[in-house]
Amino acid sequence: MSDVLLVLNAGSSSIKFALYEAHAEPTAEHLICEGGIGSLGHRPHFKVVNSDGQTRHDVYLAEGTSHDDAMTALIDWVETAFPDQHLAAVGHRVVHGGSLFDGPVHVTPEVIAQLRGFDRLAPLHQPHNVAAIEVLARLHPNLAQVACFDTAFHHHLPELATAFALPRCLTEQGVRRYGFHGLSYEYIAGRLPAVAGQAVADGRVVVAHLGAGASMCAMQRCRSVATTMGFTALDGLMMGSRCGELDPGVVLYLLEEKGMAAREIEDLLYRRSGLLGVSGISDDMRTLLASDDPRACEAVELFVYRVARELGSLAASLGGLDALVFTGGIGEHAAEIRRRVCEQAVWLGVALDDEANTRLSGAGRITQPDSKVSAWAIPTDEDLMIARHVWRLADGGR
Ligand SMILES: Nc1ncnc2c1ncn2[C@@H]1O[C@H](COP(=O)(O)OP(=O)(O)O)[C@@H](O)[C@H]1O
Ligand SMILES: CC(=O)OP(=O)(O)O
Ligand SMILES: [Mg+2]
Repeated sequence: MSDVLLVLNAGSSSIKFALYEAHAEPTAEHLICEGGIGSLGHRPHFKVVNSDGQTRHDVYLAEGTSHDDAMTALIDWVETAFPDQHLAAVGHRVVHGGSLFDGPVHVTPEVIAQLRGFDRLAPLHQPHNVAAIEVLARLHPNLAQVACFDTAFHHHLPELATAFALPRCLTEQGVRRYGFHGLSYEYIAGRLPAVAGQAVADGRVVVAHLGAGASMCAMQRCRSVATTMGFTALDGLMMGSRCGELDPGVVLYLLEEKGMAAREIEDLLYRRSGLLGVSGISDDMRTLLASDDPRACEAVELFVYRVARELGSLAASLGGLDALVFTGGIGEHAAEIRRRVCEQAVWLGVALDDEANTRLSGAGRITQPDSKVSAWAIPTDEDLMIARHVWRLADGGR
């Protein structure tokens, strides 16, 4: 019987997963299948595809299926579909680890209690990440669980890059910048030498993770030195439905002058702003790029403007720029967004190769050979990063 590892990324309306062989440190070739249960709360759709893209399982679960029952269905499916394999461990994506965790940890009741303390700091993610851990602990108490954090890659940020200009006592209580999407940045840092060469990996690089959530990270020798997300995953870039950077005076105005409650403001800033709020059409970049509605065009323009401005800020934090990397659903697939960001970065020395950018699929360079600053697109793989962490933690413990 051989071991397999399950990677879980549990959200409010979906549980995404990937299953890896675990006889060696996982690589992309060790992926067995991936998928998830989507539309939880409506008519849950359980779909699994093999690593070659072939559909392996495609069923609808009963309307009203709870998160607990969905998790049971997922684990039961893994055990039934792979009777000769032993589920050795589960690795979870956990968005917020505060300053408590600088790397992955085995889940214990104490860790669960600590993670619950961050629920309000990542309301779209944390409660669902932790609920999945709790359900598995209840249903399969002997199954090893590992928590892997979005914040860990930024754990050693220079203190200056984490500080808000607030009274010291608040900083000491942990009100500071943490940064997120760290599993994605860590994966990209690991790919940089192979894709862009060792000289780039050793240099000053800004990585733009542009997905449903979006952030950017300035790296020096593949370590995070500055990032756009902050105390929560609300700061920085404009996102699908999140506002990104905002004058805190707006929040006070909404509280005092508009009489909004804290939870209403939370809903506004996390779920009704960003591309969705500005366009009034969709939180999905594909939909907006395909639309000729002026509100869709304005939303896209603001998205690009915010990325370009943060790029300048992060380049300043690095004292210059050697390379720019795009990743995440938008960064990997939207050549138009990459083109527009690069056009606004000409002043930094980015000379786009329009044809290479349009043609690119997968990982590669999108700037001209003599561009002072090179730009790249590299598909991210947070699941693989988690599988590796779980394997390393287990292997180290052997
Ligand atoms: N071909 C494409 N062109 C433009 N945008 C795309 C394309 N494919 C995916 N996207 C965008 O990527 C975003 C989702 O990114 P993704 O990284 O998959 O999100 P998540 O954070 O949920 O993992 C959506 O806005 C989607 O429209
Ligand atoms: C931290 C975060 O914003 O994650 P996602 O992009 O998956 O929403
Ligand atoms: Mg993502």
